[in-house]
Amino acid sequence: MTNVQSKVAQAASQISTAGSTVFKDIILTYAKNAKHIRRAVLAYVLFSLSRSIYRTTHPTKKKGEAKGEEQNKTTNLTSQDKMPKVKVDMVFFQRFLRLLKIVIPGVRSKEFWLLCVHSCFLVFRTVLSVYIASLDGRIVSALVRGKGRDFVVGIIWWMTVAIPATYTNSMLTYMQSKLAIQFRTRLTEYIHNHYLSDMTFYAIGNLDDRIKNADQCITVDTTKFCTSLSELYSNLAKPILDVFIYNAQLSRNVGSDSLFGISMIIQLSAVVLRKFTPPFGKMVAEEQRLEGEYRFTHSRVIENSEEIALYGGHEIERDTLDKKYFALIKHVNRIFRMRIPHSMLEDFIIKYFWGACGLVLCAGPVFWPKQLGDGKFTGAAKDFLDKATGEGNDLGNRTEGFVTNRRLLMSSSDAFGRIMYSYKEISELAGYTARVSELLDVFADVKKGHFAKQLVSSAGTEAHAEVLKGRGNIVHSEDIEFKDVPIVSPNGDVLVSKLSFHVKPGIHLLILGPNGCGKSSLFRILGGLWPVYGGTLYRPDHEDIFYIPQRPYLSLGTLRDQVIYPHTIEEMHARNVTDEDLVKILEVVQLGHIVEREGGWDKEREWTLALSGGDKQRIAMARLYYHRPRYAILDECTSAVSMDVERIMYTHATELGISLLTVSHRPSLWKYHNYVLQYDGQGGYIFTKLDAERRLKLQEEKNSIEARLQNVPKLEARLKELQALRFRKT
Ligand SMILES: Nc1ncnc2c1ncn2[C@@H]1O[C@H](COP(=O)(O)OP(=O)(O)OP(=O)(O)O)[C@@H](O)[C@H]1O
Repeated sequence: MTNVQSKVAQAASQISTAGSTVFKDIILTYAKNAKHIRRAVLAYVLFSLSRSIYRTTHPTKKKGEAKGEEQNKTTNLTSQDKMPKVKVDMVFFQRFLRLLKIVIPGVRSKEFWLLCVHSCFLVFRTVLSVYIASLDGRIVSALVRGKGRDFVVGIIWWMTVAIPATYTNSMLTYMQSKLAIQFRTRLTEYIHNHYLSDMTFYAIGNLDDRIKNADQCITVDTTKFCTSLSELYSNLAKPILDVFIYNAQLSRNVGSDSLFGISMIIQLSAVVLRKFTPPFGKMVAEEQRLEGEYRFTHSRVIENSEEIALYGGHEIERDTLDKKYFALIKHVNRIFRMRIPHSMLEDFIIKYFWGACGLVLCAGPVFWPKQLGDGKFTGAAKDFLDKATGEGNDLGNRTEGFVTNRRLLMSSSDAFGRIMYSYKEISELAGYTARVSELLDVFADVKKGHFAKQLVSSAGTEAHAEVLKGRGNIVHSEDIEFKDVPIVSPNGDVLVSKLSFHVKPGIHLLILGPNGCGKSSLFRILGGLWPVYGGTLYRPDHEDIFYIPQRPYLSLGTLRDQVIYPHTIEEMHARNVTDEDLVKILEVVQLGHIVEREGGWDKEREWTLALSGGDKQRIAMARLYYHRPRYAILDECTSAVSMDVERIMYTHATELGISLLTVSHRPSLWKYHNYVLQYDGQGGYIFTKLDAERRLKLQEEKNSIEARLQNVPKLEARLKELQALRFRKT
């Protein structure tokens, strides 16, 4: 066995990790045969490189860390405040693969072909680089030799090569951006499909605590993930390819011993870098979370600008914004500060230390040909040695050899450098991967009805815990019926343990009770927003129930869109409804003039700001008349209109045959209903027929007695005064 053979065999025998045995076998097999020694060295270099990158990005656990992780698993993941585990480990690879399948759905997909074209450009650029290295050598050699013709030919070639080289570089940048946008489109489509189905968008914000700013995740984190992924591909694929090609070239030029030396140096540097690498992945995920919170605070100010302005709350809002902003900036500054020493170390090792090593490597055969045993060099290595030492050649040859190999060495060390730098990008990608994957996990969970939310204290009682464990049935029916259905808030608060009532066409139900007793919650359960924890809920299709809240929702779009929401104009035409019909509907709610006032049906505006509170409620009622559902849920939806308009709104709705389920504290509405569901606020309720007239009379009598009773203490006090006066001496 030669010296090099035994060195490689010795190094390979030290490979002991379970997953590396395949590598070990390959290297040992090659090392046994002197003919394949170069392959053995290359295999070892590759193995060392991949192991270095893996170790750098996957630091070994410190004492006690593993125990801490185990404990984390047992605690409930209830909030994003607890940072998700972000490391480049198996979890990352699993998550990454899942996202990769979404952004590259198959070999027939556009993304796959873009990736192939991109890879072709990468290979082409590396081939060009090798060619340019040798051309460089030839030009300098011609210059040193004083051969003008060779020099001119060299320059012409140089300029010719520049055309495909610059085109390749531009195309690489273009392909990278194109890939990023293509990945983003795929991922966004996937997320939108899941987010806007099965009311996931509602459940994420209201029933589950894990994702605080879904908008930030969907808009910013997905973009960053896709950009980072496409950049990483370019930044990793090219240097890996370069390492293959340059090393093959170098091993021929400088011999296997020297290459073995390089691998040792890389190993050592990787160990040092690993020791001083901060957890960038975790930091990036935290930065995104803080960014999301800051953005969300700004959206709140915009959303509630009127209320804040009227309260004069700008100072306190500014304080909140400042707090969120400085929390973010403090974190970002910390990352910047940590990057200074780390980048210094990285630059020192990768650019300067490796550069110096490369030059020493180049100089080896020149200064110590005998010690390095030039006898064993053959073929290209011998050529290089001859050129380098000048044996049998002139200065021109020596210069050509040096320039070519120096360029190759520089490119090779640059490629190694970029691979080493990319671990930082990988750990940043891990941060984005964690954020996007968590969003998808929560989507999947809430679709299955699994929610993670901080529960209120009352959920601790045994009876309540029992209620929370159960799940009820939902049965399709023409009528609405609750049979022993508990009313439970997302916090786990059981507001009513078993609610039963029945509404069919012709019944108009009034729902009464103190604040917070669960009146609106009933509709959330009926609408499928909150889970049914027990009993049986009979309900018709979604289209048969129409909901009008106190603050009606106005969409982005035309005036027409506001009246027909959530229908489109095509659906409106399919129903044979014209703009004239819509005007008639608006006239019922005394809003016919609005079409002209706002500039026609097709006018687009920010309707939330353009319309008054009463206008909005009237538009919402017009919407109800357009849709003509079987049932309408009216949740304090006439609080901003006059009694006259309210009367018209209610009578028209009943004339259209719509059954009304109303929540209102206004006694003026009682007369439009024939049943009442009254909560007592203590978990009890009654469901009975409503004789509105009698109830109103009783209410009036009660009010007058209460008014008279208010005077009783005053009268009693006066009586006492009078009695005292009677016994006083005059
Ligand atoms: N999205 C939510 N997440 C957690 N708890 C909620 C949510 N929505 C409502 N709750 C809680 O559920 C309870 C019942 O709320 P609900 O809106 O049904 O009250 P209400 O009877 O309609 O009151 P009001 O007359 O004031 O409108 C309240 O304690 C409220 O805090």
